[in-house]
Amino acid sequence: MLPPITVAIAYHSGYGHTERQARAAAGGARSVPGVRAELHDVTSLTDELWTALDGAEAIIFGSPTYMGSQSAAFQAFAEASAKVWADMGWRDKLAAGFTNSAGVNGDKLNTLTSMALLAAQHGMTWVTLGLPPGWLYSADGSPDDLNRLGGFLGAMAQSPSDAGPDLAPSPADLRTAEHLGRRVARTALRLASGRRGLEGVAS
Ligand SMILES: Cc1cc2nc3c(=O)[nH]c(=O)nc-3n(C[C@H](O)[C@H](O)[C@H](O)COP(=O)(O)O)c2cc1C
Repeated sequence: MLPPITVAIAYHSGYGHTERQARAAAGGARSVPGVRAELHDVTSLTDELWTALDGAEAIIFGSPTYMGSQSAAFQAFAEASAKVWADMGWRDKLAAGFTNSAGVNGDKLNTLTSMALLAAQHGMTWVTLGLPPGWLYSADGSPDDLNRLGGFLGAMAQSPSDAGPDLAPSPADLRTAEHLGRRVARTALRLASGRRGLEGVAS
């Protein structure tokens, strides 16, 4: 039996909507036996944050889309991670991402692309969403479909600009984030088991 592995969710949320997505992703990760999920608000760049991320098997990045990209607070975290990058501290960890914004499109893809590039710079392995597009992709689609916003790189969510975080993102978008958390957790577990197996063969 493997000791539990950790999936960390490193996120920023200005007004609470992206935080709901983060909590959904954590719930998905936690639903996989043998996986712990940790939520880390990256607004505070503390030693505890870097230590926790260092100990995680996978890091899921989360940010609202502001002015077509990651929020300034998330970007500050990304830039501060250059210290970890200098030692390739996150190399071979898994990474994934989610974002939320007011527009149905809202240029969310640019935010996910920035997160994937951040992961690539760190030498991490990016986990995609792994779902077919829902809703408008087919004539009989529904706004309740999983992956209703049709992303591939990560989980997307939409929150009307005048709806509070108690009302948005929609249940479908939260289930999509939950799916991403579960998928990352399962992939991380497979990777950790394989590594332990190889260590057993080598010893
Ligand atoms: C400074 C700022 C810039 C924004 N830029 C965008 C944008 O480019 N595209 C979009 O669809 N929504 C944009 N929005 C709306 C937010 O993405 C939306 O309100 C989101 O739910 C906020 O998430 P949060 O509560 O986690 O901060 C912007 C909001 C702010 C405050």
